[in-house]
Amino acid sequence: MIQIITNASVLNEQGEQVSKHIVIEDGIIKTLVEPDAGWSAPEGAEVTDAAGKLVTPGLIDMHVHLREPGFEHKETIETGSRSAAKGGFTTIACMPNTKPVTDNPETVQLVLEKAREAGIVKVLPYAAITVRELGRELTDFEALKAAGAVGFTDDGVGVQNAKMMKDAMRRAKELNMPVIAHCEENSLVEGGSVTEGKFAEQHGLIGIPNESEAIHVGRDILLAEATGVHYHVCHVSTEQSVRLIRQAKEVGIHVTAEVCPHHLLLSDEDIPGLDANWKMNPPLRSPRDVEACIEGLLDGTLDIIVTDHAPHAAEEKAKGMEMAPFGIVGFETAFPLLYTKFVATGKWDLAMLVQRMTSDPARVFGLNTGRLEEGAPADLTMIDLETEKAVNPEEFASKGRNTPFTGWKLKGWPVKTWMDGKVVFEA
Ligand SMILES: NC(=O)N[C@@H](CC(=O)O)C(=O)O
Ligand SMILES: [Zn+2]
Ligand SMILES: [Zn+2]
Repeated sequence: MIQIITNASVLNEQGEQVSKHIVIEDGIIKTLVEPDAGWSAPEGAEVTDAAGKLVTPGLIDMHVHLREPGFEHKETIETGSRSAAKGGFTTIACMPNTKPVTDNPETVQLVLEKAREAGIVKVLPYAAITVRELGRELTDFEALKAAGAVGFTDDGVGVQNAKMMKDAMRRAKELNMPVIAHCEENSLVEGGSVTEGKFAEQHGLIGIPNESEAIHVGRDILLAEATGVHYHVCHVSTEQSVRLIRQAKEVGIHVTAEVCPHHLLLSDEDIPGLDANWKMNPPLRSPRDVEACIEGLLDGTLDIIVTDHAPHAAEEKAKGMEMAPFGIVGFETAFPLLYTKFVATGKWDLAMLVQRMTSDPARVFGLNTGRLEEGAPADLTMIDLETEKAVNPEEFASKGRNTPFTGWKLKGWPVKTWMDGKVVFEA
């Protein structure tokens, strides 16, 4: 079947917006045609007029929680996939902190099977580093890779033991697989629900210090140097972590890193009160940390943007700042937030934002997508850069409503998403 997206505004190699017709055949981008070349759509083609809209490669999110199996009241692979497609994502990598933990080949296969059944976005499962993410015993990396896992991580908790992490990196290196780390030193965070700092002091809460994250980043960088593994740092939130990653890259250690929209947009000074929709791990840090993360993203120290989409039920989030689980949803607000606050304000290039959500994750993880060119899979997102709309969690496709961005007036809403040429979302 032939599909054509006409008059799409696409970013060229110089990062300028140029108008193209995108011709798709059997799920692959066949050609990009100049609109003024006296060209007309072949008969029977399915045409989408994209005049006035940006079309980008489908967005890629390498850090998400789909909650299935085990926590289907928070999200399922289907609802999470739908939420992703609505946010413009076509490829997502899901974390293994499910029930059971994705520490066995059967669960990897189950996730892949459910994702295929849903048929909405490409779901790449991560597998756990340690059995049940308990940090005691390594999982069977070889079997997990054979089942389809794309990397190893104990996201949700840090691997506390350095020897365990080093052994994991050695094995991952042998299999040419990345190790993805949630960096958190437990002995420094006990009882904390927000960052150490002003907000914690004002409300008498135990604070989570910056070094609880950066100590693991520093340790793991040294272990990555020793083992030669591809080491990827999850949800960087502190100035210290950015500094350590920058230095590691300078000396040629294979380290990459991700940052979330909320850590680029919010500090602990923005938290309005004891509302657990502002509680996530790592916590919102100081304005100085936010600045360091932005700088890190701009100079490439932080390679990619991820959402860490972490849906929780309303009853769970209603337990208050200290008792509620960590995490906020992310798919359906990520692009509009970053576009509105950084691109529309003239601070960032549109091309940089799009790269950090498409071609950069594809490069870092070796994925065959994330590019809008002949021969690439037709994973595409059409975005309305003009219409302003307030964030309304009631409209989310996700089961999760846990966002701190309710009511924010944003532009840059995805309006249509294609995965392998199939329309998977349309506003
Ligand atoms: N980020 C979060 O606040 N929560 C995540 C776990 C994690 O990403 O560490 C979750 O699973 O809910
Ligand atoms: Zn984490
Ligand atoms: Zn996570």
